[in-house]
Amino acid sequence: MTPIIRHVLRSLGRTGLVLALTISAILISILLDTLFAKLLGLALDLHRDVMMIILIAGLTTPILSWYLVGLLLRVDVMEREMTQLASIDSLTSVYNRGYFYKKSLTALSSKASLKKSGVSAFFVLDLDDFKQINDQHGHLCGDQALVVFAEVLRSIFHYPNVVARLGGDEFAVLLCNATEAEVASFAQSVLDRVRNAALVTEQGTVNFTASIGVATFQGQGEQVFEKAFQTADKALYEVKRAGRDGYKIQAVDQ
Ligand SMILES: Nc1nc2c(ncn2[C@@H]2O[C@H](COP(=O)(O)OP(=O)(O)OP(=O)(O)O)[C@@H](O)[C@H]2O)c(=O)[nH]1
Repeated sequence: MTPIIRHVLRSLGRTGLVLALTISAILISILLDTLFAKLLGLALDLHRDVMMIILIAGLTTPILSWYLVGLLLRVDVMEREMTQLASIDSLTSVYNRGYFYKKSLTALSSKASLKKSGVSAFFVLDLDDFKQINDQHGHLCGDQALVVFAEVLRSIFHYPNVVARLGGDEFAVLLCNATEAEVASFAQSVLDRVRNAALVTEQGTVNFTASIGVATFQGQGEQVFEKAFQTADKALYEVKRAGRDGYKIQAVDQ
């Protein structure tokens, strides 16, 4: 479905669109009737013709368009569901890896992002000893930890920042137009919120922590983005090596 049709459909709704189509059909019919009468040199009985047109177009258009608009609405819902399935991680409801790249590249090249003077920051976030949570408390508890982690990220990073699950217990965030101090404060907030988020299990509560690697950079494009990913990954590795439950911010060597 084209974006224009989708926009009209969503803004007018079924009743509005049927009404608009019926009025348009009546007006167009009157216009054509007048035009043909003039072209063919026929005497125009406007009153009778208009009554006829209102009767025919006014009856047939709503019935036909009600059905057609209904079909279009169903297609619109299906398209929305398909887009969601293709872009959202089903467990945590944040973006999936593929959509994250696409969305991030768009966010970086947006006018608002290019105009401002701050830096962009690529966060790679990973739960600590997640395998142990799975092994000791079961995979359902592990899943719960992933959902809670995603909720923490979503509550800290709002639109237009992009939050995604890259796979397993690894998540990523693209933060646009932030100061260095804000980047550090966001990272610290994530660590604090995760540390305080206890999972409730039959054996009691389970606490967990996360490690974060952050790459700060300026500019846009796939190459810059790829470099930022590598830098953040390296920083994450260093945090893990240093004992976990921390963050490291590294500027991308540009
Ligand atoms: N419950 C659950 N576990 C998953 C899922 N996807 C991957 N895993 C598990 O996540 C674990 C990932 O562990 P790793 O990241 O390699 O290691 P870790 O134990 O977190 O250790 P560090 O990252 O070094 O702190 C593996 O045991 C996977 O089986 C999932 O969707 N649900």
